[in-house]
Amino acid sequence: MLETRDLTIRFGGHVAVNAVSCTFAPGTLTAIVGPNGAGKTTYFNLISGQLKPSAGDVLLNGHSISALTASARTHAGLGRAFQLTSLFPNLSVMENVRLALQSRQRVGLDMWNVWNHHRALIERAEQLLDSVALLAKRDVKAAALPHGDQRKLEVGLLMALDPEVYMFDEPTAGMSVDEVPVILDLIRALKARRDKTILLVEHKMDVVRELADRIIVLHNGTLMADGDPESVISSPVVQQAYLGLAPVEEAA
Ligand SMILES: Nc1ncnc2c1ncn2[C@@H]1O[C@H](COP(=O)(O)OP(=O)(O)OP(=O)(O)O)[C@@H](O)[C@H]1O
Repeated sequence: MLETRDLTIRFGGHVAVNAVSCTFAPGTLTAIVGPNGAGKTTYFNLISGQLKPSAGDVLLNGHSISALTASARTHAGLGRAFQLTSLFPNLSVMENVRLALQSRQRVGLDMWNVWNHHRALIERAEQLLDSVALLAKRDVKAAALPHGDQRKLEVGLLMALDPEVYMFDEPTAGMSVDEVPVILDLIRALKARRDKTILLVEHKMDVVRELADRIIVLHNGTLMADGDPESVISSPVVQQAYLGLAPVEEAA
């Protein structure tokens, strides 16, 4: 269970995320939507530890993780797909996935174990690469991949880490039409496992409508709506503020 309590960050006089309190339960996919500049990515950065809040708290399974660094939060079970540039651009696609798999497993020194483990690792890495349609590019340097493939690799690495909480920030942004289904299928399969907490920032409403169990709407940094997809999408305040049908008063 992931929770934010009154999570707030100010940049100078601007409140980018304003006292957002929310819980995210295992087995659910929550889409976070809102207009450009609403605070979605900043909210993600506060949860994953890239930013320190001005006030409020982030809790994982009832314990505050606010004092932890971003990498300590990853170890605690928070997983976020990052831009590949921060990973291992000079290693091959396969090596990147193997490293991600190894980082969550310990290998003993017994040679038989090492060999068995190695073989299992390669098989698992191949499965993962197959699931993100990158098996044919296993030996390509990560940095040499086209943008869409890099995004797929990011998702593959996240799957390799297999965290408790999956955070996707516009996972299909910049992908070609034929690449999008690969990522959506993966998220769909992840959701079908019903044991992971999934957070998805996504602008494409058709994707949100199909995948989300729940939608929260941020507007000017404030939590403006929270509920099941149909009721949130059809609520007048969302129709006005998010879908831009008419001017809206400042969210309370
Ligand atoms: N490091 C920063 N310093 C100053 N202002 C920032 C910083 N990061 C974000 N902001 C501001 O906070 C607000 C929220 O930005 P954020 O990127 O979180 O919005 P978003 O909902 O993710 O938008 P988009 O859909 O366009 O990605 C914006 O007004 C942005 O300019």
